[in-house]
Amino acid sequence: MVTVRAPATSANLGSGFDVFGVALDRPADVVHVERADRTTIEVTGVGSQYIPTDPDRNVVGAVADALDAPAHIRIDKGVRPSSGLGSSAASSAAAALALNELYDRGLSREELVPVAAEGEAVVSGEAHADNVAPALLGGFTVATDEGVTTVDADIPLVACLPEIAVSTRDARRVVPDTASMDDLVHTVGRAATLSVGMCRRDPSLVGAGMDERIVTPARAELITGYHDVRESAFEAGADGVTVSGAGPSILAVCGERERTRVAAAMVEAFDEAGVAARAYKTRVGRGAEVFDI
Ligand SMILES: Nc1ncnc2c1ncn2[C@@H]1O[C@H](COP(=O)(O)OP(=O)(O)OP(=O)(O)O)[C@@H](O)[C@H]1O
Ligand SMILES: N[C@@H](CCO)C(=O)O
Repeated sequence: MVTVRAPATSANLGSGFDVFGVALDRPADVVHVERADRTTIEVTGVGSQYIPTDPDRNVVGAVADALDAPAHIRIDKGVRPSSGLGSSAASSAAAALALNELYDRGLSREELVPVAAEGEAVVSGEAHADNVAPALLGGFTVATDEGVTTVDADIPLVACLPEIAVSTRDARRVVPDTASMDDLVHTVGRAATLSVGMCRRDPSLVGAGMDERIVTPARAELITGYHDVRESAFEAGADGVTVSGAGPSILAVCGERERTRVAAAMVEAFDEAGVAARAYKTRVGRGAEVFDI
């Protein structure tokens, strides 16, 4: 048996739609795999009642197919599904790494990124890699058609998860088909600022680089209380606030000392909007870990 822990992730970071991602140091999924003649799946943990065990509908089934590695796969969910915290990606990444070990396939973590992205295609219709890349490699990742670049960043974060569900498939439907040249220039400037901030481990540059005018405003409409939560986080000292992945989680970047205040302000603002929420005080973390063979 092989056991792998793969972390939650936050994709996009505002200005890096479908490209940027970060691994979070918590929460995480734990996946156990054992060789079998055909793939079977068992799911426990947070939100497991909403997750199919049919290998054609669970992301790990697609990963097992891609690696030609049938197994009994047990998923202990720590990352709630439809959270914007890369729940499906955590399972996909963990399964890819675990099955690669179990069947001795010899693929590198970089080579496992497109394999794990096959799982994402099952749930959102597209094999985007911006969650599975940080879940496998850790740190801040830039995923493009050419491959993945990583930065071992260390930045404090707050991920605030409201008790509403937004599916990635639905959130992709509201993404505009076109953008003005002004908005593209603005996005490139912010994305470049954010990347420099990650390299310098500077929360204020990362925060300034999260601002984005094309995708985020459309998705904010799907999250009850978004504007108030964002404003409250800034008042509490956040350097930047945006939708985490496809939502509904909201991600804030801040200094170490502001983290507790920012987390409390975000939960309170959701509460005032009539939505229960929890906040993870977290930071950019490591990628998936094999911890028991
Ligand atoms: N192993 C799995 N873990 C989580 N969700 C799964 C899994 N397999 C299938 N799903 C389905 O995928 C959907 C959740 O994925 P989705 O991409 O919408 O959310 P997310 O991964 O939390 O979000 P994001 O990618 O925006 O961070 C749910 O419909 C869920 O039933
Ligand atoms: N980049 C993806 C991440 C969510 O899976 C999106 O925003 O739709």
